[in-house]
Order: sequence, then structure tokens, then C-alpha cells
Amino acid sequence: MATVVTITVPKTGRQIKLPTGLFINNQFVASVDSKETIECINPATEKPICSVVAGSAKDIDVAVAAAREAFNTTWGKNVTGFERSRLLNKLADLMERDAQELAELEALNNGKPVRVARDFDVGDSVGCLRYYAGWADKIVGQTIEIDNKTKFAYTKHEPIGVCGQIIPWNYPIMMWAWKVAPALACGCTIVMKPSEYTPLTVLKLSELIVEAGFPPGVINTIPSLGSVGGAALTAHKGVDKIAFTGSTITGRKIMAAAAESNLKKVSLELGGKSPQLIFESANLDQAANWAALGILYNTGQDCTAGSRVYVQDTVYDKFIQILVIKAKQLVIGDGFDEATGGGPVVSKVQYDKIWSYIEAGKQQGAQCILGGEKRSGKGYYVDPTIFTNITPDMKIVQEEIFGPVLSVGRFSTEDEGIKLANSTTYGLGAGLHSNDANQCMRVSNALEAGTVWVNQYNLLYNNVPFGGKKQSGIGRELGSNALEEYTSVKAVQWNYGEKLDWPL
Ligand SMILES: NC(=O)C1=CN([C@@H]2O[C@H](COP(=O)(O)OP(=O)(O)OC[C@H]3O[C@@H](n4cnc5c(N)ncnc54)[C@H](O)[C@@H]3O)[C@@H](O)[C@H]2O)C=CC1
Ligand code: BAL
Repeated sequence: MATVVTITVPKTGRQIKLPTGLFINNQFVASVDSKETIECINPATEKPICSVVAGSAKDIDVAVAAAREAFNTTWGKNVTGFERSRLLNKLADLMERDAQELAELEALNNGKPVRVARDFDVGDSVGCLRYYAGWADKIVGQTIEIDNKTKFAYTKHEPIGVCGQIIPWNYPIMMWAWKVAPALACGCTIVMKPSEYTPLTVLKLSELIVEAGFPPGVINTIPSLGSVGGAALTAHKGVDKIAFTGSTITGRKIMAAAAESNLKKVSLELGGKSPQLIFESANLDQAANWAALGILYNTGQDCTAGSRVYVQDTVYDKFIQILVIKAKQLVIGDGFDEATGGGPVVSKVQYDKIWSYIEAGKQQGAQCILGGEKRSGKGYYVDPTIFTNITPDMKIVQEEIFGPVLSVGRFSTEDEGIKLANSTTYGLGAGLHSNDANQCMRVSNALEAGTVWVNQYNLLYNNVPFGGKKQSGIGRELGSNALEEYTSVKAVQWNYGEKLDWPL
């Protein structure tokens, strides 16, 4: 198959040349043993965009060997923090230069609006690369006095080695940046496996890696099915660490494969069923804005989607009225129109999954007060859908839907609200809206989540750590905490005088 295709973006007419091979040692290559391809579909039209090479387990071996060679020679402990910083900044500049093209490609492959992809996904990713470029020459250890006379120790935060990074389809560019930036800043090398649904922008970014000047083998990219390339990468004995974002079910498999192979370090950013509590003192108009953003941003395909909202009963009716108005205001449609706020969901699989939950909600007796009807025509569109009259045992209340489907319940006391919010196996995000500062402090302490948003929701910053509690994950991305995921602490204990009397 061709190793470069030209994609014409339907609405803008832009011609994008895209390499479709596996990216190993700074070159786009064919699979060593497979003729399999991945067909990429435009979710807005349901039409194919192009096909890319699907990597095999043997291709993962080749990529891991390339990453190991780079780690031992041009990268790892052989490259200065200043140089890592320079290259990361250069990569950020190139992404910024190509922001519109990357956003159009992301919109084609994922469905999200171009404006959102350009201003948030690419914009925040550029910021992420620059943030970790800033850290690359500031990774420092400690000096530890031992007896103040003849001995001391110092610690070195060494790059952990070859990292397998497996990312999902909901934020292809941003999840790429969250993973590669801290790994490169710490001196690790990478074998990246993008989602089989959205490999296109990650391949485009691979071109920028060459242009930025990264040595061959530092970052390798293998589009592949999860059960093939993902499984091979996780079970590989030459991989020192796996960083994963995706479903909890796949997270479990990854942890098991890591345990059974070489006990590689694992960080997991998994699913959620995140709650928002609306208290009677809250600014209801603002709380409704944040609740709408929480469930509708990225068409609900967000690990932190605020998919359960609980409202204090004294303001319940008023809040619902406002929320429905807000949800109706979001324009869902053509992602190439700058006014569009939400696009289709990513795939037929995801579309069918969301509709099966909407049907389950109706069957189990929840009341659908907005949406819940399919559109006619092409495209995997799901309109904002709100359920009330929910009970804790319903599937729509318990399980991650990953679509624009919100369950709204009510509570009377603060304790009851907290109990409802925490009644899930997940613990990724949570929100609370109240104008009582003491209440904000009490409730934020009580909510079981890696991130609690107070009087806001779903905003993430490159310098603030992000990750989950309970079954939402292990480890942290973003902030200085992410550096710990990619370094191994070595303690060097130094004796400059003590004599050992032997035998003991
Ligand atoms: N936390 C998050 O941000 C995400 C959560 N999800 C949740 O997962 C559900 C299913 O979506 P999927 O795309 O099927 O998620 P998934 O967890 O299977 O896919 C995520 C990544 O893992 C890879 N993968 C799949 N099986 C693997 C394996 N055995 N070993 C190693 N890697 C493997 C995939 O190829 C992809 O790159 C969604 O409906 C949503 O609820 C999906 C994507 C992102
Ligand atoms: N909300 C950003 C991370 C994610 O959905 O995976």
C-alpha cells in the first residue's frame, strides 16, 4: 500500500499529505510481516478517509529495539536536559505552526469541531510540550547527610527507560502530548500506540518529530489494534514502563500483562462516572453552565464527563429548567463550521453503545426530559440527552456511557449528596457548586476523586496533576507529579572515611 496519501479536507479544500506507514527510527516503513491495514472513517459522514498500516507484534519488537538503541546511545543518560528542552520547545513551535492543519485532520478522523481541536486540543498540547520543556533541565535529586562525618548519600532521578504509551481516540493529539512530553523531558524513549480509530494526527505529528531534530528511535509510532500491538507492547520484556489511557477493562488487562511479563511500571488513566453536586446556595445559572460543559464537552467522550448531577431538592425544579435551556443552546453538527460546539461521536461502535444506554435508561424507568431520539441522515450524532427520576441501581447511573447522556438526581442534606456522589467504583473527577465556603471545604474533602472542581468543572491545566482514585486509575499525569512516572530514583551512598571492622 502507499506510504503517503493525500487527503482533501472536504470543507476547506486543504490538501494534507499523510504518511501511512509505521514510524520507526524516524522513517515511515511497512510492517515486517503483515499486510493488515486500519481503515479510518470520518464519523460525520461515515465515509472512509484513508487506510494506514496496522502494526503486528513483530513490528512492536522492531520499534522496542529501536527505542532501546536510542536510549543507550543518543538519548537516555547521554543527552543533556538543555538539549531535551530545546527539542521539546522546537516540537511545540512546529505544532503551533501547523495548528490549523492538525485541527482539520483531527476533526476529520475524530469528529470534534475544528475550532475546539485547534484552540483547545492543539493549543493545550503545545502548552504541555512547553511546560515539560521547562522541566527537562530541572530534574534534580537530594543530598542526604548520613552521619555528618564520613558518609552521605545523593539521589539521581534517572530516566526509567523504554516507555510503551497507549492512547485512546477521544483526545488523540492531547493524549499524545500528555504522554510524550514528560517522558521526553525525563530522557525516556517511546513506542507509542495510538487508537486504531484515530491514528492520523499521531502519524502527522511523527513527521514533526523528524523536523524538530529528535534522533532516530527516540519516538516510534505503531498504529495497531489493541489486541495485537497494544497487547504485545504491554507484555514486552524490553519495555520498562507502560502509560495507558482508556477503559477500565483494558486497564486491568494491562496491569495483568505487566505483572506476568517483567513487572514493568504502569500508570493508568481510566474511566469515570463523575458526579457534580449543586447546593441551594449556588449561582444556579453558572452551575448549569458548568454542568452542561461537564457532560457535553467533546460530546461526552471524556474520562471526566460529569455524567451524574445531584441537585439539592429546594432548587431542583429551577435548576432543571435552566439546565435544559443551556443544553439546547449547544450547536452540535458540522465540525467545519466555527460556530459548532460539538460533533458526532467517534465511531459506530461508540454510537451503538450510547444508544443502548439510552434505551436501558428508558426501560429501567428513568424519565428522558431532553433528547433520546435518533437523528435521521448520516453521521454518528447523538443530541444532548438528560434523564431524571433516576435510582442508584440503574445502568445509566452506574456505568460509564462516554456520550452526551446525563443522569440528574436529587438530595436533601449535604451528607446525602456526598453519599450519592461517592456511590461508584470510580473516582476520577467530581464537582460541587455552593456559595458557602465552609461547605465547599467540607464537601471537597469528602468527595472521593482525583480532581475536585469547586464552582467550575472539567478545566485542566498542564501544571496541575491529573489522575484517578479507586478504579479510575493509578499514577498522575500533568504537573511535576508526572515526572515521577518516568523516572527511577537511584540512591548513591558514599563512604569517604568509615572503616568496617570485620567480622561483625
Ligand atoms: N479514560 C478515557 O479517557 C477513555 C475511556 N474509554 C472508555 O472505554 C470504552 C471503550 O472504548 P475503547 O476504545 O474500546 O477503549 P480501550 O480501552 O479498549 O482502548 C484504548 C486504547 O487501548 C488499546 N487497547 C485495547 N485493548 C488492548 C489490550 N488488550 N492491550 C493493550 N492495549 C489495548 C486500544 O487500541 C486503544 O489504543 C469507551 O466507551 C469508554 O467508556 C475509551 C477511551 C478513552
Ligand atoms: N479529559 C481529558 C482526559 C481524557 O478524557 O482522557
